[in-house]
Amino acid sequence: GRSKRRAIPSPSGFPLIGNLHQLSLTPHRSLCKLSKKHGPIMLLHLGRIQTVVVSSAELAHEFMRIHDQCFASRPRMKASKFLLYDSKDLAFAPYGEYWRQLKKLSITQLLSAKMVQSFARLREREVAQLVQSISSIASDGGVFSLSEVFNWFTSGMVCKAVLNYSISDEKKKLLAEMIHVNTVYFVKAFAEDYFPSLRWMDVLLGLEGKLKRHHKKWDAVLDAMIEEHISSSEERGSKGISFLDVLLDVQKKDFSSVIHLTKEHIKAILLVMIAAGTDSSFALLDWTMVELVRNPNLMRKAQEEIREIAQGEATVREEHLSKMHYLKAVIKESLRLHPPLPLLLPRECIQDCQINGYVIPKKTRVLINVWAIGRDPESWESPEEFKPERFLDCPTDYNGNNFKYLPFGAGRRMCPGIQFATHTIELTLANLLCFFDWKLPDGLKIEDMDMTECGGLSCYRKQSLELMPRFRA
Ligand code: HEM
Repeated sequence: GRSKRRAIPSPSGFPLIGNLHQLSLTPHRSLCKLSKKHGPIMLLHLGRIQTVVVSSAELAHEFMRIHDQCFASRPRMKASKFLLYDSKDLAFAPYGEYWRQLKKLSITQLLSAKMVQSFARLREREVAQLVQSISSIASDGGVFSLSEVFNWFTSGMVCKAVLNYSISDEKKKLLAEMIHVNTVYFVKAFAEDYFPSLRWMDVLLGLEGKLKRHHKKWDAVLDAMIEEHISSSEERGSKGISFLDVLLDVQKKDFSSVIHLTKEHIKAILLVMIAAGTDSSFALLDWTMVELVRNPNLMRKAQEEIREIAQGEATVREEHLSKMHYLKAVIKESLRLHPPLPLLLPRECIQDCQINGYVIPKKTRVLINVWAIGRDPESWESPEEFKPERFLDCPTDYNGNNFKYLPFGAGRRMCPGIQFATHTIELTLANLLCFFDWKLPDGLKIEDMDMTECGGLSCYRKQSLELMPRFRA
């Protein structure tokens, strides 16, 4: 039948810059507030870019299930042009054959359940090392920044899986730092992104120069990584083929393979795999420990479960995890309140599309506010409270089928790293909670913990988490 067309509600903005000024450093919060007033679908005029913001489970279902194919592309942004070799990576590549083949390759060679299973011993070794280094801090009675440790630990873990050997601690720290800078560039408003004729402003303000210098730094690190990999391949022999080996192999066989990879492709793919694997996992580990420190009863409950299951063991191993239902509920609750990518990654509409009578024109940018959806009182009881119990005996999962809970997104562009991430995070937290008791430094109280978030594509807590571990034999 003929459905009536409606105009999408839109907060009134200033002319020219439109609604750009209404975004803050924590856009998920300002957009959530705007949606309370204008409704679960809003149209913002960000310069020349029409952006639709979705803030309800029902509409997320329309965009990412019913009409998923229409919204399976990504916008071309200045940051992806400069940092990702013009979007040659998996996360920012436009929807199409290259993206499809690269995704298939990444899943079969790195991220599938089977591959993730094959990294079990590697994960256990990395986590055991982490426990050991925290033990030596604990025996000195010291305070340390767990956030800092989480940051390089996660970059080390993903590099180990991608390269099949460990990188030095300095390199882990350097990568973690550079990844953090990336996420800021991806939300920083470059004038050119919004007004193509205003590139001179980026140049004048020095933003473009900074972006270029950051790219040069990455480029050198990636070149060195590939160089080192090739030169050490002989001594590594054929045992333990890594994801990077597979990429280099595809590069060599360009005629027979379905995708054609140049060195730039490989660098873009590496960069994003390492960054995606580091950044959100770090944020999730950090937020989860923060919530547990703020809720000592829940921390104790999680520790009791873990310690009972791993009783008498020198480390918690992968096979123990399936029984740790409370720990899993804690992680799920942490993902609900603090989704590491609160607006997912931006989507772009591939062709004109009609949803609930609203016409969404081709090229419209779409942001799904999963942060707001996870705190929607329509879907969640006392949504602001950290209550892992809500996930016990409850089928709600993060597999992209429950649209009130989407920390990994849904549909074609959903995160392909879920297995990788959840195995790493569960094993790490299980070990840290099993072997240590965690206290705030003397004189600090829970009320002193500052929950302010800091901006970027991904959302961290601004304050670093400083704790005093006590080894528990
Ligand atoms: C707690 C950890 C993680 C969270 C919360 C997370 C979340 C997300 C989200 C929300 C997206 C965007 C989905 C969308 O647009 O609908 C995404 C994309 C992606 N993630 Fe993750 N992720 C995590 C860990 C990982 C890990 C460990 C890897 C790889 C080692 C990874 C690789 C990717 C890639 C490659 C994409 C782009 C997919 C595409 O555009 O086709 N992620 N992730």
